Amino acid sequence: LTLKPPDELLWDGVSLFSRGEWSEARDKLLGALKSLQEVRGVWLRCGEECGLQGAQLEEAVMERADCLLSCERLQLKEPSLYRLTQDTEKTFQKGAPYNYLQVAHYRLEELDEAAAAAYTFYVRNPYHEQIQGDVTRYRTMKGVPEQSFRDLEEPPYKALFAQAMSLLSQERFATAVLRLEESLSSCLSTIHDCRTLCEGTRERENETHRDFPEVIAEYYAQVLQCKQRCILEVSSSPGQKPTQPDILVSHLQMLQEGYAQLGDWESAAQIARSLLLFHPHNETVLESLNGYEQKQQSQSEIRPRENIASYVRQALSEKKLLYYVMENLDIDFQDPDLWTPEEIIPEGLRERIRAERATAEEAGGQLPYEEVMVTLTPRQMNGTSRVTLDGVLSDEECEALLGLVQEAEASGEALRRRRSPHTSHERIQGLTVMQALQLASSGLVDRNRAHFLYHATERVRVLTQSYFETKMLHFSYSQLVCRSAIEGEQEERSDLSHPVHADNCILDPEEKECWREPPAYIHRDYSGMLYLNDDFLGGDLFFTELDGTTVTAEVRPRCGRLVLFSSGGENAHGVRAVTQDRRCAITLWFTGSAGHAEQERFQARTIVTGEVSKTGEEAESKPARTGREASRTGTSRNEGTDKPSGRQQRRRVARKIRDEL
Ligand SMILES: O=C(O)CCC(=O)C(=O)O
Ligand SMILES: [Fe+3]
Repeated sequence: LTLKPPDELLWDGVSLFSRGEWSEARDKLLGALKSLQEVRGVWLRCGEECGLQGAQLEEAVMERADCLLSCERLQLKEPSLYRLTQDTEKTFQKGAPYNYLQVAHYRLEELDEAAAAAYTFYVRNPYHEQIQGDVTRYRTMKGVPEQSFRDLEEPPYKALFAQAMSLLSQERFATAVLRLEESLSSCLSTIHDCRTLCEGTRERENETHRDFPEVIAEYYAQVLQCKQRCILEVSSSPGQKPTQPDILVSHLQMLQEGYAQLGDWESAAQIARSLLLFHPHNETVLESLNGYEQKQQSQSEIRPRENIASYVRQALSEKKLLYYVMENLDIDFQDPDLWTPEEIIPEGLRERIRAERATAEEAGGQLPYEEVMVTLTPRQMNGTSRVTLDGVLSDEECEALLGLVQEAEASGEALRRRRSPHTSHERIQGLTVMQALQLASSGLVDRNRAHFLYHATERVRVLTQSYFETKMLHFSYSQLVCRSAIEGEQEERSDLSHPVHADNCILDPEEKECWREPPAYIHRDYSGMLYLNDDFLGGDLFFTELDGTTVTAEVRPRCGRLVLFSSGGENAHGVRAVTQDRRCAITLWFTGSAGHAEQERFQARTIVTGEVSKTGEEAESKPARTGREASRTGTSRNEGTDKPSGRQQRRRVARKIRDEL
């Protein structure tokens, strides 16, 4: 290999970048990515050559290490130079080089490459503010076509799978099946590579002070965990919770459907049998299989695909071992699969794991803020795309925003109380982020409070995006709104503070339809209501069916509570009359369409965050450690503490692992 090590190239690139030497920086950064790819190739080839099979004894493990070393030496001369620290590896994994690259390309007026690099970084860092701004800017630039927004590190099966899905929907079954087979084998080979890379010797540094069986036990536990996680790596979009934890199962389901449509009963039966390896009791599959077997000609018994069967066998034996380790050592194992049969989980752990799975399923997308919790799930709210979160604002933050309302009101201009357009019994007043910022710049309201209003709305955008696992969302409109009861005009009130409506279509209760046409704001995709207080009477938010009267859910506002929902007719809603005091909330609407992004938001952004960062400095800001990352390094649940019999226990477990491998 003639290339320099990836980390060296990366740091050279970064330092050239900081001096504004764009074209040299670009070349080094591209070199770093290329170098990494080639080094990975070497690791893979050597991993294959020095397979772990038969490594049941300490000697064999040593032998393998020797084999790896001499194999790598042959191709890299000094393999240790090419080894990456965990930090550097993470830097590459998070796509950091692409953030520098996109700026360099941009400066060199290579817009297509710039947008692609920016998008690649964005996909891995969807909560990174600077890149969101940059991607949005590229999107609104003339001369950057949609195709420029591609993920440069996307594994090949993703595109194949997408093509196959679209072919299926066009009922072009023969081509769809071909594409699916390609996609499946490409997917399996990505998994295979990922697993091979898990076996490298790289994780073993700094472990030499431990005695040998311990090292082996923990080393294997780590390797196995790493291998188990490969399914997640191929199933998920980087930077996001996997939306499809069973990519293999999805492939098989589609294939079964495709073969059945083609009347290829034998293949359909074979796929059905393969599916049953994951879900042995699935009634639908069992029924279909029955049908296929009756129709097909050949007399021989139909067996599942060997490559799938061997994947499942392997996965199961690894899981068994990992659960055993989890029970006996303080090593946590987070099983990525939902199909794992309970039988292989040690009884002592079942209850806990069942509970964990249930919460994981209910909680929806991963939320990027630790304080925020789902308090009403979509199911509890009797809907699909609606959810209630608490803890989005602290009490002090609500106070600050209510204080802002007070100040703005006192300043005269902006926050005049008008009669509500919805009811004659209430007044309504509204303040946009931009208005708040302008008042702050004239010294009429507290600057920090005005800036905080911006950040609070940004928080909601991020939450909406991650809860619904959507692509990037843009602000369509947002405003802090207070509704107050007019004193002395509340007797015998029977109307609502806000009549039942939907946010992106015109509700037609008679027809039980919602017409998505102007003057409705048809481009709005998600709505968010972030509440600031609860010291008022009435004012609950409620959801109804399309008839506008059957109430399906009701939510009491309070500080820091956020109700998120998709903006269509599936979420018709209204607000009960506010009969005493004042109810304040930030109302927000988001759109997935960059073209409908609110221009005012860009201005506000510039005021609050300064110009869009052009230096990529934030590229390395560390994201919060997620559960998944924590488990990635195999961190033990209580590091440092050893059970009294810890050492012996470890030895025993080590022996067991060795014997079973
Ligand atoms: O304030 C609320 O709870 C809901 C307001 C609303 O639905 C709207 O403004 O469209
Ligand atoms: Fe609404």
